[in-house]
Amino acid sequence: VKVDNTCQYTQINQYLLKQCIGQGSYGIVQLAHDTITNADYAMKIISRKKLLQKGGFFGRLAPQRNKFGKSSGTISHPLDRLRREIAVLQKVDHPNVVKLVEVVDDLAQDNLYLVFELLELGPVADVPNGNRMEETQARKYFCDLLLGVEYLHRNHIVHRDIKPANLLLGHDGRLRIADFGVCTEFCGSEDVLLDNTVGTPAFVAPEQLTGPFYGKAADIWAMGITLYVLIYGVLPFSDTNVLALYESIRNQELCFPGVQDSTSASLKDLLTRLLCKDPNQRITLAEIKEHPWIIA
Ligand SMILES: COc1ccc(C(=O)/C=C\Nc2cc(OC)c(C(=O)O)cc2Cl)cc1
Repeated sequence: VKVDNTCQYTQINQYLLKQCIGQGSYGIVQLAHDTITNADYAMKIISRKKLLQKGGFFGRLAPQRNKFGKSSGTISHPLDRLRREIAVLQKVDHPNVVKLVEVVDDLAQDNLYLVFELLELGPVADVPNGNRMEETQARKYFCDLLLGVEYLHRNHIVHRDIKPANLLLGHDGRLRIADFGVCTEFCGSEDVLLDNTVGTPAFVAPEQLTGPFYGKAADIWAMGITLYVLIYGVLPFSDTNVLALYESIRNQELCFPGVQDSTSASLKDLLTRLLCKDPNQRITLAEIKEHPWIIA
């Protein structure tokens, strides 16, 4: 630890850790300054101890009794999930996906450090902040998201936690998808049938609440919630009570706020198709790429 006259800084190898820039269930992300190259990075700090406590003995190692009474196939150990997350991060390479630069892992230590390229502007719209976004700006971000998700799905990865807080902006305004902490990598088949709900409640697709569901269509639903939030600044389905939230996701009709709603008919059409409650009727990535609002 280095102490200068103002405050204490931690140094990990050549990285001087500065202020916290991200916080979540995963742990924290700090600005990291490379004292050799003078470049800045985002360093995600993962505590193995916390990981074991959170999803460890009580949460994951016991046979998962999911809500359908069946035990879900793979009982994944939290450290296995972490290893898989890192393997996915090391494998992905696309302009619209975060880039992992280095993993600093001192096995003797509790902490594991993931060094990412810094995306200087941070999350695209951290929480529904009431700010509405112009359609042209939202289209730019949504197209970046679309290309990133298409790349992941083509590489047999479903993200499972798409939301504005996980969409980071570089200084060039390009959007990159982050946080593969709950993603699922599937092999061979065209899609993956899942039976456990992970991710963020307000972004969960209706079919996730009633039985086994396909990963790709659930990602597309979350893209719809995300686009709605970027445009309207509020969630389409929300409630402080999570059961009431799930009820509205399943049964409440999609509506567009405000009489002064100046959004285009094509955007409303795309949102309606993204947020179609029946996953078999929901728009696919290929169809999104051809939608009038996208090719406008
Ligand atoms: C205002 O300026 C800001 C600039 C950058 C940030 C920022 O980067 C935040 C989180 N970052 C990340 C989180 C991740 O997961 C949760 C992952 C991952 O695991 O994929 C990667 C990154 Cl980089 C915040 C504010």
